[in-house]
Amino acid sequence: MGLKKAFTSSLEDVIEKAGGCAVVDGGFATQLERHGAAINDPLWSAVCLIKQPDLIKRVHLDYLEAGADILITSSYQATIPGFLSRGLSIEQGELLLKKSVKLAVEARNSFWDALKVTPDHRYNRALVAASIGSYGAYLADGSEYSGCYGPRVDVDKLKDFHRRRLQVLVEAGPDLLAFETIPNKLEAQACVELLEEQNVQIPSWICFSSVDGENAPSGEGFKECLEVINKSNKIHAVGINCTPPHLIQSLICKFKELTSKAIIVYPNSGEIWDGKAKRWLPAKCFDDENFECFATIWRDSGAKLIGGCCRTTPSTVQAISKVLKGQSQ
Ligand SMILES: C[S+](C)CC[C@H](N)C(=O)O
Ligand SMILES: N[C@@H](CCS)C(=O)O
Ligand SMILES: [Zn+2]
Repeated sequence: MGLKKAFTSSLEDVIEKAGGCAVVDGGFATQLERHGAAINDPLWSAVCLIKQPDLIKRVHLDYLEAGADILITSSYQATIPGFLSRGLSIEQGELLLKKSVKLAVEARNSFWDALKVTPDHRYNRALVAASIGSYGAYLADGSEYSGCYGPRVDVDKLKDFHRRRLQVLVEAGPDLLAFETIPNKLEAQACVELLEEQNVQIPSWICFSSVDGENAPSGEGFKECLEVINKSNKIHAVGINCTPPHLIQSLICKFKELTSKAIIVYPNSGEIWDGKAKRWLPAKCFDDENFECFATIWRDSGAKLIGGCCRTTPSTVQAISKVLKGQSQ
């Protein structure tokens, strides 16, 4: 095992310290945009790794102040092929991936250190989860919400896509790995196989998107999607992200039947991403009050990790934290 870091803490510890249900942060890209970042770009929020790293740290601090127990890094759409197509070298791309973890760790550490002068604070020391967006996120065509990767994409292609980024992110030393917005069974299988192949020791979660509240976006049932995940001891939590809030409760109930792993949910605001126009289409939008009410229901239905995804903000996370921890921070 070697020397244990003074702060080594598992996902399970954080859930326990948070009182049984930990708070994940909220829409990362959304908060970047609220600070003025322009992310209409094939790299989406990851463009700020190149242009505005200080803003990334600011967003992480916003979510820590709001009460997040877990920060998700800025690497959702950061990939080596994506950086190469911007004219950067492999080495520069790898440095940017490492920087995504470093920025979140620095934000977490400085926030935690600053709390030393107020010993009666109610914050937990947050964990940093390195975001690994789906292949569909990299394609930047909205296919993380359709699961349609075409007939030429097989499990080996997906593993090849994910391999180097995974290795670099693991080397950067996050507390967790967050596979996000996975739209089909094939990609879940690729992620699980890679974690085994690389013998990754950092605990992971895998989150699917869903558009109908029943199945993965590909149309595959979650029963078959979860089969491969359930067999892996590298995956510590499984759930749903970037999906409208009104679909979440029944998905939690479904997942409860299908897995004994911790269930994680971090829905979006209910708006729908138009992958072609690259904008959010107004739909039934859920505000912080809805989230406060939903979060209690989701916790009571069995979720152990709750947060927000796209178009949610620090005030959403503050509302979730307040209701789950019975306090105002
Ligand atoms: C989570 S979606 C809104 C991220 C952006 C998408 N992959 C795109 O580039 O169109
Ligand atoms: N972690 C990403 C998820 C996009 S679906 C973000 O919050 O920007
Ligand atoms: Zn999202």
